[in-house]
Amino acid sequence: MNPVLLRSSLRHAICLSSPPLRGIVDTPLVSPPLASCWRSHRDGWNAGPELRWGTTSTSSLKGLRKFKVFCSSVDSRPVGEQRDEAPVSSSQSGKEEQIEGEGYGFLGLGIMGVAMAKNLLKLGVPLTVWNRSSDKCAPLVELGATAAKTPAEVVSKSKITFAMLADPAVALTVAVGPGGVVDAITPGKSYVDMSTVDAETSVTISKAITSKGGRFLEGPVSGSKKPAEDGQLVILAAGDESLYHDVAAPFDVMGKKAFYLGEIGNGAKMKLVVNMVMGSMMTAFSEGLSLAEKAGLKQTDVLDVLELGAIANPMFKLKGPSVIKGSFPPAFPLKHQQKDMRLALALGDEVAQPMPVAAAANEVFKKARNLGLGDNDFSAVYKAIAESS
Ligand SMILES: NC(=O)C1=CN([C@@H]2O[C@H](COP(=O)(O)OP(=O)(O)OC[C@H]3O[C@@H](n4cnc5c(N)ncnc54)[C@H](OP(=O)(O)O)[C@@H]3O)[C@@H](O)[C@H]2O)C=CC1
Ligand SMILES: O=CCCC(=O)O
Repeated sequence: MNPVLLRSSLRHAICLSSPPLRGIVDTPLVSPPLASCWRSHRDGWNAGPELRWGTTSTSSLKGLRKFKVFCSSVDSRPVGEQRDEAPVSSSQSGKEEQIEGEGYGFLGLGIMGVAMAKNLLKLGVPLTVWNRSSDKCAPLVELGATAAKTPAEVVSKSKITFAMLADPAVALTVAVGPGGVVDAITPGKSYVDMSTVDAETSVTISKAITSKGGRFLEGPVSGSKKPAEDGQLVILAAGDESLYHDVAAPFDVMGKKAFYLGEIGNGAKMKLVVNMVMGSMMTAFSEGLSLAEKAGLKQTDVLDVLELGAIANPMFKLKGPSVIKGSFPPAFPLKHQQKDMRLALALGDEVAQPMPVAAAANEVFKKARNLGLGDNDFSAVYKAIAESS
């Protein structure tokens, strides 16, 4: 049986089985429809008040994602009305040609975008991509995507277009500039911007998209290059709730968890809060490592001690050894971390929240940028601290 059909049948069997199906279902990692079914039930998306969950869990096991399914009720709506439907692909429809305007699109193939777009291809849905530097489209084209010349061309070929762009100015240009997303938006088309921007930018883009009858969702992410490659991002979505439901399958292949945070701007704000904490932590961590060295301690001992205490965390564990080695290959470019500190501080201004720690950390990131470290990993802020006289 065609694997797509098999997955689809399995999903429908689980979603629609009555009496409810109880047990454990193993499904390949690239089985988004089932994943979506699982998630829609986990989150209660399709649930009437009668939907109740027992335990749910996921874990990786020999390349399989294991879903424990304890449905005590099921979505009884016709499949076509469920919210996890992906656009129709030629392979799913049995037609040889891509149905114009029915695929996914992706704009911005930087460190994050290329990994996220590769994961989208796992859905078996046609994918059209665009990047300012067109050479970055090549790895995706090799995997079956089509390259477009403008963001508008991507949107015209796609039902839902995703974006992962550098900053607010770029996100705005790509959305509303000439040849941009809005030029090709018509009713029925949707745009999901996953870039880290401020709430105001998101609201502006949302208004431009919706004024042409399209739907808009913001979906900035927590997690860096490796989680993006592994489809383990945390997605902070806000905006059009029906679109949030419609992108269940893409979010499942790109992320490990999606939050729906309500009105447009809330995703951007959440992301800035999280990255403000992260930037302040990285600065404090760097000061600690530098202080230790200057005080005659071994930096590796500092890592070992931190790892066993109350402030142990994945970031210190991951970045610590490379900081000590003086190696800063970019996973999260320092220029983007400084942009996020700047945007978080602006949010603080707006709501009159004093942020002395973040403000001090931002000064250090600015210094690091002035030292030419902007394209290094954000952990290179260590150099700005260690080399201070
Ligand atoms: N890296 C990370 O760990 C994470 C990053 N983010 C956020 O995701 C977004 C992308 O980050 P990341 O992939 O790391 O960054 P990169 O710098 O690797 O990629 C930036 C992307 O924006 C494009 N771009 C830059 N300037 C322009 C422009 N003037 N016009 C059109 N396109 C432009 C780049 O195109 P080109 O290739 O032509 O330069 C590239 O596609 C940022 O908002 C970042 O804050 C969020 C979570 C984690
Ligand atoms: O915006 C970048 C976040 C990086 C991370 O969450 O590890």
